[in-house]
Amino acid sequence: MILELDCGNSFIKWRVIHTADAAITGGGIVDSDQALLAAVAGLGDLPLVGSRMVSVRSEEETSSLCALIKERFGVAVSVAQPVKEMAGVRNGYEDHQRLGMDRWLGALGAFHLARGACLVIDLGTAAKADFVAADGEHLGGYICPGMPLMRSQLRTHTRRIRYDDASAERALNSLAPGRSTVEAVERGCVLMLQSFARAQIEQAQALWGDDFTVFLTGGDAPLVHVAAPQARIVPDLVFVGLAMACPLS
Ligand SMILES: Nc1ncnc2c1ncn2[C@@H]1O[C@H](COP(=O)(O)OP(=O)(O)OP(=O)(O)O)[C@@H](O)[C@H]1O
Ligand SMILES: CC(C)(CO)[C@@H](O)C(=O)NCCC(=O)O
Ligand SMILES: [K+]
Repeated sequence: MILELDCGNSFIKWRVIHTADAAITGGGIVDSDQALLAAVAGLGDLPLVGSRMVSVRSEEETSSLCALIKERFGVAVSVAQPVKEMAGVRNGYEDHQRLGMDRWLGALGAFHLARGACLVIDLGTAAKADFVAADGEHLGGYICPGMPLMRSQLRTHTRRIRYDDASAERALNSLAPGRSTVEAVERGCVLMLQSFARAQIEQAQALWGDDFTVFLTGGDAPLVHVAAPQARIVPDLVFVGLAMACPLS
């Protein structure tokens, strides 16, 4: 079995897959290294043969988590590294090492699944979009604040915007103009995300006509699906790219 880890800015997504057929045995989302160790240990004694990781965290945080995993589960962790080209995709950044590894792996995974031009919209702590042309050229992309960052900026920099998580969730049962602070903020931020997605799709249409595939991923993908009904929601897109970048066998 293989332990797979996607270390984002706010959360660690993890899963355990069978080595032979990649069938998923367990997985989840946690908010700290310790919670990760506890969650994986909760699956019992696993015959792990290896582990692979993508991280957008600092070198120090990443290597300290690798050391914890080695110590606790006895497997070395293969960490995906930036490259200029892989699996037919060419990194479009001037300095390929600067492109976030979650974006790069999402682009690899998408191009592999689409076998043609594709647009990846990943809605996490940050919202990002990446364009890969039919010949595998990564054209670059966009980075904006995602839902958690938009919300927390409003809460932090205003005095009268305050509400709890439960009412935030309730506020999203509709996108009609808000009649309370929580509705106004939550719905406003969702509309921002949807407009971001629509703008990316318009741009892809200008480049490629109708000949491209849209992928939606990241924790807040479901919030924008109505704005991109043609999109494929692939929650584990980064893991698809991770398996390509770090084959373990
Ligand atoms: N089970 C869940 N646990 C945590 N967040 C969730 C969950 N389901 C949906 N979300 C939403 O997903 C968002 C976080 O997305 P994601 O996990 O993709 O972020 P991240 O990987 O930490 O960020 P980034 O990819 O920008 O580094 C939050 O806004 C949260 O509302
Ligand atoms: C944009 C984030 C924070 C999204 O997780 C990540 O991809 C990252 O740290 N990227 C480095 C900067 C860049 O991609 O240009
Ligand atoms: K991520």
